[in-house]
Amino acid sequence: MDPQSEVHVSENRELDGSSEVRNGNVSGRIEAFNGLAEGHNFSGDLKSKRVHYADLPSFKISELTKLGNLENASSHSLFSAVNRILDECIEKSNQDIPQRVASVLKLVVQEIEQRVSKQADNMKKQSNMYKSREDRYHTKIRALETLATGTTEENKVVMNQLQQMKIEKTKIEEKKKLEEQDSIKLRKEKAICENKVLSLNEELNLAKKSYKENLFHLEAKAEESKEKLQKKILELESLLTDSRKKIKELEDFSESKFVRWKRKEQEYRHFIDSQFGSLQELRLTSESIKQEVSKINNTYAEEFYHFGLNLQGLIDAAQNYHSVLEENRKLYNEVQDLKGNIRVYCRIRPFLSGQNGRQTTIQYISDNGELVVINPSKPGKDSHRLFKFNKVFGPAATQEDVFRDTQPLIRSVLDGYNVCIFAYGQTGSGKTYTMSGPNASSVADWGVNYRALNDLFNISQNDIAPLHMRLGFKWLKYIMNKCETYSALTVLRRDILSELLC
Ligand SMILES: Nc1ncnc2c1ncn2[C@@H]1O[C@H](COP(=O)(O)OP(=O)(O)OP(=O)(O)O)[C@@H](O)[C@H]1O
Repeated sequence: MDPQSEVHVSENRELDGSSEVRNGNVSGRIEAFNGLAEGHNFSGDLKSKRVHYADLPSFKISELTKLGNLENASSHSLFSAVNRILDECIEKSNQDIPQRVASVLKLVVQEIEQRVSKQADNMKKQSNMYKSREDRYHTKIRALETLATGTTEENKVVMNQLQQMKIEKTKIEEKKKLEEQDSIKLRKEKAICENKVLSLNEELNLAKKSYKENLFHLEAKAEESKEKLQKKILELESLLTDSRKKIKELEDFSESKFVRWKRKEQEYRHFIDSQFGSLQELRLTSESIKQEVSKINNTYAEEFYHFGLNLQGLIDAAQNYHSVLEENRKLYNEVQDLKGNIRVYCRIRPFLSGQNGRQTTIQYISDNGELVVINPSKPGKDSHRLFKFNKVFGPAATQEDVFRDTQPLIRSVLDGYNVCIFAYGQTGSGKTYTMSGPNASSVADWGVNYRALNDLFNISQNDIAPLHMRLGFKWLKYIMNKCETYSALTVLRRDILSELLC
């Protein structure tokens, strides 16, 4: 095999189906294209292959130089022609390349360039084609992959279905077993039922027999009763005729009664009408009475309202009164405190009936409680002595005067204070006279004790009549004993007094 045919074979393998493939031209094209594609210098290639292509005869070169033959020449022959021309120029040692050779070289180079460019275009097209084919193959591969995945999923689904089918099959088999057991049971029950049916049929036959016998007896009885009923019907018919006669009589009687009732009804109607008229009158009068009552009620309500207002005023006044009274009491006790809790009074007894000729030692009694006493037996200043009291009662002072001054202290018992009044003095100076009085039965002669208790009870009872007039003197005495009143001493204890006063 020559080198050209070898190149031809390899060309056919690489460019499958290419329209550019021609016998005898392929090797030169490919080499030229390869040289361009790999970026080698074209002139360098020519030098390296000069020996190889220097086998073209000179007459062939002249043929090639004719226009139109370059296109039909192979690349190999073109390269050898160029080499030949160059070798001839070197052999002739002629530095200047003739015009004819230069034009031939130019044409050869142009042709080679055109071929190379065509080759490049073809290669581009083929590479595009390959790319498109590659893309198609890729898409096909993907489709196949998806198909493969789809088939695996389907396989899984089918396997699952198969599993379920197997499970269902086992279930159905179990059911079948159960049904077979049931059918065996049912067969047994059927046999039992058939036995029962047979026994029931026997019973039914017996019952039929007894029923027939009973029916026969009943028919006989029915005939008997029929005869009896016919007899009874005859009796009832006779009774019916009798009753019809009676009804007629009753109808006559009721008609006469109806007439009488009608008359009475008319009379009652007249009576009811008259009663209704009087009822109407009564209603009218009751209406007027109601109106009057409502008027009276209204006036009563108004009066009651005013009364309530007045009462409220009175309640307010009473409350105010009590508050004022309370305030007064407080003030009163404060005044008593200011005056002093211990008070000393002096009372001068007048001469008794048997002491008329005697000389008094009292020289002066002032209103502010000063008392001057003379003692003529003592000389100088010692003959006059000044005494000071809360108050000095002269010989003319009455029981009432003495009590009036002690009364405020006594009244403070009612506000919770303990009070003690006592008389001090020599025998016969008048202590009993002042505290109790010469005669208890005489109100004017009452001493401080009686007067104090009487005053306290009067206040506590809040009554106009004095206590001794209501309770009597004996009762007053009893109270006085309870209150520890002595001839010259009165102890007014608030606990005892509060008990007694209640
Ligand atoms: N103010 C007076 N006015 C008139 N008579 C009085 C007065 N005070 C005392 N008498 C009379 O003086 C007398 C002596 O009085 P009284 O008995 O009261 O004294 P007394 O202090 O109680 O004596 P004694 O300590 O002995 O009991 C009595 O007869 C009494 O009536």
